[in-house]
Amino acid sequence: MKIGIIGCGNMASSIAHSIKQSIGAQLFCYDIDTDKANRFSQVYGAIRMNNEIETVESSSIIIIAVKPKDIFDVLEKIKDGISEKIIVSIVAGISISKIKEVIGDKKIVRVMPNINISVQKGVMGICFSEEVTNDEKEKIINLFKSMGEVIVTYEKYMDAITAIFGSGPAFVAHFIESFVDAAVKLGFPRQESLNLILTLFEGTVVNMKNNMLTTQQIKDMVTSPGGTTIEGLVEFERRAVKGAIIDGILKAFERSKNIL
Ligand SMILES: NC(=O)C1=CN([C@@H]2O[C@H](COP(=O)(O)OP(=O)(O)OC[C@H]3O[C@@H](n4cnc5c(N)ncnc54)[C@H](OP(=O)(O)O)[C@@H]3O)[C@@H](O)[C@H]2O)C=CC1
Ligand SMILES: O=C(O)[C@@H]1CCC=N1
Repeated sequence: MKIGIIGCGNMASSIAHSIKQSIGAQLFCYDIDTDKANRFSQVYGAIRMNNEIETVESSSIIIIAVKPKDIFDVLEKIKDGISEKIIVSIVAGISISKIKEVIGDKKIVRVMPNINISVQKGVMGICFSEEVTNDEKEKIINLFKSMGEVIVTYEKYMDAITAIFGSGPAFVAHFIESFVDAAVKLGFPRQESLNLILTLFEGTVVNMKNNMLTTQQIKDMVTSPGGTTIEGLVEFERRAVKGAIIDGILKAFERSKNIL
């Protein structure tokens, strides 16, 4: 499989890392910043191309991993070389119909991954334009399945997937940071606290998954009547922490709907 990547930033690196670990496809890459493209090429064994169109010509699947403001520029440059190739956009908030406005009725896949694909623990939404055949869909789904869990979905759900799973790692990191700050406030060193708190999060997740526990069951098991945990939970409720988190995710959802 020959995969071209246009834009060699954070997400492209996560994707390339995952592909290298799992299916080992031949990668071709291009970034407007030559130093970045060179580094990417060295780290992931990708062949560096001189421009967007060369990248398209060398590949059968082309992943566009530039910021939303840059995608239309890229599409303009590649539109004449696409033919039957598959264009995969991971760009937040840009619909298949917007992409078609520039390149026409081509084979287009929209994927919303998250950075956890670099450790094969991503959760990603995928939807297809009607030009993509069933065999091609299967190929793309298998490619992304090597990076984590795939939700094959309708495009109308992509903004929600962006807000929950695309942005999710940053939100989770924010919660972890709150625990670390609390530990530092209570006199523990930051780095040691971070490592232990990561085990706290991981342990809770593994416990819930392995024992099929709901959030309520975990809370019931931990919260002794009149004990310490209820004091913390009551304070979280008083400060509407859950409402603030939900509102934060809804803000991300609104932004995904109106990114440009
Ligand atoms: N980061 C994340 O967790 C996620 C991001 N996404 C989406 O992925 C896309 C990429 O995000 P991310 O990797 O974080 O962004 P980055 O800014 O890290 O990477 C984008 C790269 O593309 C380069 N670029 C800009 N224009 C062109 C061009 N015409 N041709 C080639 N390269 C170009 C940029 O260069 P320069 O910086 O010089 O402009 C930059 O190096 C975004 O659209 C985002 O919505 C989706 C899911 C999760
Ligand atoms: O913040 C962003 O816009 C991108 C999309 C999802 C995660 N990062």
